[in-house]
Amino acid sequence: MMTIALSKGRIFEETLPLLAVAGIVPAENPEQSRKLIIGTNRKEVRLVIVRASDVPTYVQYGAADIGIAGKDILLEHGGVGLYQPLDLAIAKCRMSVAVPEGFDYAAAVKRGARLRVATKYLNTAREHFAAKGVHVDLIKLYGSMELAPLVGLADAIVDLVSSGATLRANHLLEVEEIMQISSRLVVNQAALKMKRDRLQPLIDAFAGAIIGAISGTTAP
Ligand SMILES: Nc1ncnc2c1ncn2[C@@H]1O[C@H](COP(=O)(O)OP(=O)(O)OP(=O)(O)O)[C@@H](O)[C@H]1O
Ligand SMILES: O=P(O)(O)OC[C@H]1O[C@H](OP(=O)(O)OP(=O)(O)O)[C@H](O)[C@@H]1O
Repeated sequence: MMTIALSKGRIFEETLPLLAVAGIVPAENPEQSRKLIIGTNRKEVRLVIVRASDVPTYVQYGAADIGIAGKDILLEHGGVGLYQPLDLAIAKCRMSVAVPEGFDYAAAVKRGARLRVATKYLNTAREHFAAKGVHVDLIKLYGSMELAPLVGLADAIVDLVSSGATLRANHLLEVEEIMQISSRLVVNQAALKMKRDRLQPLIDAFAGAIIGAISGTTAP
């Protein structure tokens, strides 16, 4: 049996074309099913549906052989026990610092102010501000970071931005890009040794799908 850990939503949707290139078609869509283990057209391949933040943990401990997780999530997890052979170039966005309109972030940094920053991404935020020499108190949140500055919980946030629509809707401005984000294939290091005959063809098919996508010959 080969077990693939995926989160529902954008990762699942954007992984479907890659799975198709590998000849794998899920039996159900997790959006329409409450099932957490989903079979596929190949009896030896199954999907487990977990929170995006939990994908690296399932793969690290071998509960899944392989999974797909955002760079944002992998940096927080630390990558222990994971082999990361491929950047899949899906679920692309960026991680940025944002502040309320009217807050002069550059001036606050220049005068050495201590900033309260709300984020789900403590490790990445800590490293970013340490490298810039900005003093911060980090406040851990699990979602809807955009709310924090609006109600006085924080001066700034570190969050993911794609179209910028969420920031605009909440009168926030992106003031600093920390890094570009995309999702990666993660493989349990022990499973790669024990099940290489089954895992390598899947890794190769995903790699081919990315090259095909870049050259315009294959989905996605
Ligand atoms: N607006 C976006 N556009 C493109 N990619 C995104 C966007 N937001 C998040 N991502 C990427 O997709 C991944 C999965 O996002 P998703 O919203 O499904 O999970 P989440 O809600 O962030 O995580 P969890 O459910 O564990 O709290 C993120 O880890 C990130 O890499
Ligand atoms: O720049 P935009 O295109 O508006 O995208 C940015 C939003 O996308 C993500 O949230 P998501 O839609 O995944 O919601 P959730 O993670 O809070 O469930 C992220 O946390 C931002 O809030």
